[in-house]
Amino acid sequence: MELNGQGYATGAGTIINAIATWKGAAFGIDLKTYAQVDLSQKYPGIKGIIENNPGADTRLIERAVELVLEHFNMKFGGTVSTTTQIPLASGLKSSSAAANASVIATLDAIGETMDPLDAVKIGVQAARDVGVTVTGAFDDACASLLGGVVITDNSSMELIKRENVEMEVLILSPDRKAYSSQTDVIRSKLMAPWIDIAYGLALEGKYENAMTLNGFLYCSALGFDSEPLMKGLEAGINGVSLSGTGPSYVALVDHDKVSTLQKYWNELNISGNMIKTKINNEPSMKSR
Ligand SMILES: Nc1ncnc2c1ncn2[C@@H]1O[C@H](COP(=O)(O)OP(=O)(O)OP(=O)(O)O)[C@@H](O)[C@H]1O
Ligand SMILES: O=C(O)C1=C[C@@H](O)[C@@H](O)[C@H](O)C1
Repeated sequence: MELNGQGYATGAGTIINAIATWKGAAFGIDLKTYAQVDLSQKYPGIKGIIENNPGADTRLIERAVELVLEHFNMKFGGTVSTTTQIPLASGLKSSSAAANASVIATLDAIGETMDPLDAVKIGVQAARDVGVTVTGAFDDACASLLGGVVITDNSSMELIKRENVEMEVLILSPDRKAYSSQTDVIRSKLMAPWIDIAYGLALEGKYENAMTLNGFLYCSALGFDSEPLMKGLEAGINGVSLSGTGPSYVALVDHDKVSTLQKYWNELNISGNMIKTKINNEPSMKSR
């Protein structure tokens, strides 16, 4: 028997990086990763392919497919391949998007459905199993699969709050990679008392203030330049942060301020890309 399925999931931006306290908040962005899963009983094992990224580590997407098959007690081998609009290891949650898209595509292939939060938890388990995360990044995974702004407790894998927010997003993505698994957890944890304050702001719905405070704290802890945050404030933006463990910066921007922030960020002459997108409020799904 041969089965195939497709799915997609989006990247995300950070409001609160959960590494300091294991409590986080994030928002889905309108950049997608697509997964194609082809299964057969003829071959053993799952082989991953990341299009246009030869040499990148494929274990995350392979593990995500294996865990879905194990959940339904199905024995198949085959391939999972991803194509993505999200730069890898840039703080824009490419790993959460890849895991979620692979889970959704596998469910599509085997004709099964699952509660969305259970699907998220399989992707988080896959990320833990292959060691690409510190806390499991349940916050990023929820933002990626459910869309909107989410606030989570990553230790209990609890979704505390989810809300649709309509805002544009401007991303400054420097030309370098920063793997979450190699981030400085000890220095991040020193920021816990102040990250708790930022998390409290997020719980009150003050997402922009929360993320800006988060941004200054993690830039200091991880040694990233805080000038993109200062330039954001000078441009009249309230919500601007380092995303995840960097190196990308994300800003929540009203439509009429996008070009002003572009101008301020251009003054920094940072080698990389500026990406204009928006908060994605739609859940990720099969792409057939
Ligand atoms: N499109 C993709 N397809 C398959 N695997 C991916 C994809 N994107 C990321 N990964 C996996 O995730 C790992 C990168 O994880 P990492 O968490 O460091 O990146 P990120 O999600 O972009 O960053 P952050 O967690 O800071 O947002 C890669 O080594 C790879 O194994
Ligand atoms: O690996 C992790 O546990 C995390 C990585 C970053 O993306 C953070 O933004 C996230 O909150 C947690």
